[in-house]
Amino acid sequence: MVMDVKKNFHQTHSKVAVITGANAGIGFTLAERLLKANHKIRLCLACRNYDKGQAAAKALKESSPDVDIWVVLLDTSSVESVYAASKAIKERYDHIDYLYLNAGMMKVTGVDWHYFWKGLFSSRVFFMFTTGEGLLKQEDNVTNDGLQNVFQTNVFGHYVLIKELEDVLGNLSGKPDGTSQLIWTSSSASLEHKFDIEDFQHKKGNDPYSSSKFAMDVISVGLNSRMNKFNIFSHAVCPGLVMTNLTYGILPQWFWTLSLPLLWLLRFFVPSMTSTTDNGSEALLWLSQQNPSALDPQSKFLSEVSVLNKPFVATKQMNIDPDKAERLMQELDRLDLSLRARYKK
Ligand SMILES: NC(=O)C1=CN([C@@H]2O[C@H](COP(=O)(O)OP(=O)(O)OC[C@H]3O[C@@H](n4cnc5c(N)ncnc54)[C@H](OP(=O)(O)O)[C@@H]3O)[C@@H](O)[C@H]2O)C=CC1
Ligand SMILES: CC(C)CCC[C@@H](C)[C@H]1CC[C@H]2C3=C(CC[C@]12C)[C@@]1(C)CCC(=O)[C@@H](C)[C@@H]1CC3
Repeated sequence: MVMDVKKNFHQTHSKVAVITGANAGIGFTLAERLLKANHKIRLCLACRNYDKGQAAAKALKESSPDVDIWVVLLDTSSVESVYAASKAIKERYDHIDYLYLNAGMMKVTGVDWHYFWKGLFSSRVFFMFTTGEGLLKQEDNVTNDGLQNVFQTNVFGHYVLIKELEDVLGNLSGKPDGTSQLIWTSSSASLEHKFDIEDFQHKKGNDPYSSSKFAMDVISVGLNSRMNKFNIFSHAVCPGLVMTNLTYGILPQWFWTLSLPLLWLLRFFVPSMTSTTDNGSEALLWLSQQNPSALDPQSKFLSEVSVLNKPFVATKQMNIDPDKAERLMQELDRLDLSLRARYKK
């Protein structure tokens, strides 16, 4: 009897997920949940601090000792680090199924409490709790590459990473039916009016975080136009307001803990009050279980939560002009080329 041993790529291949900023917060919980959903998945934790990455890998292995977890050093605020990490990733994997572009930061120097109290009793109260607009005083600095830190960390480092990993993505990996998903941890703080294509690094503005998150959404749409033909699909997610080191950098942990009952009450009106990393990672996990070619490239996926703390995924149309997206990507391509020339890459 002749057995048909010819199986397609999807039947034989263990899925590979690369997660940036995987040592803490939403990225770490996502790693835990991906493993729980598929114990055969191969995980790459791309972290800027090797010890923190190893500690995360150790914690993940405690519940699943036989899993394939690997830590790679990646600092998205340095292009040289992105080049080195991409090289190491390509040496280890010949195809990536899920590339989670999750690492992110914001530097908050204060909260505008006057604006908060005024907003609390106005019609913009729900918008204020969803986006945080106008409440946070932020600062930014310039990286060693000469770019705005928030822009480079949240957006450009990830853009360069995608370009560097192109030949292990989709059918560009040489697997005719290989598919890849690029999944951005964006935010409901992504606000179009905070973004200016003439100042895409946000050198002049006072809300680098919102600008960076909107740039992410624009790029995600642009990547779909450029890359869907190679079975590479990009989607953006809003995790909601989640208690992590990012929020503890805004107000101390004890304050958030005391505010939890209020945040839970707010869920009656604002389902983005996800609070926990489990709830916040819902849409990120959900996307990994979808057929990406069936998803609308203009949809944003929101982790939301019911009053009874049950997470669910909602969608929102972004209506981003693909020409505008292409224009931004061309700007980033130029910046990328100039840095490659500087580092002789
Ligand atoms: N928390 C929230 O309410 C929301 C968060 N988000 C987004 O979710 C994502 C994850 O954040 P969250 O889990 O909340 O916060 P955390 O601070 O817990 O996690 C952020 C992760 O990103 C890493 N990181 C920061 N800068 C860099 C860098 N230059 N290179 C590589 N890694 C870096 C951090 O590493 P290290 O531990 O070394 O600092 C950490 O692993 C971010 O993109 C954030 O903007 C979006 C909406 C709401
Ligand atoms: C709950 C307390 C009694 C009052 C807290 C007031 C503000 C500090 C928060 C209200 C809405 C929050 C918010 C964010 C930060 C903290 C607040 C401004 C984010 C901007 C954090 C990062 C994100 O990506 C957004 C989705 C958050 C939106 C809401």
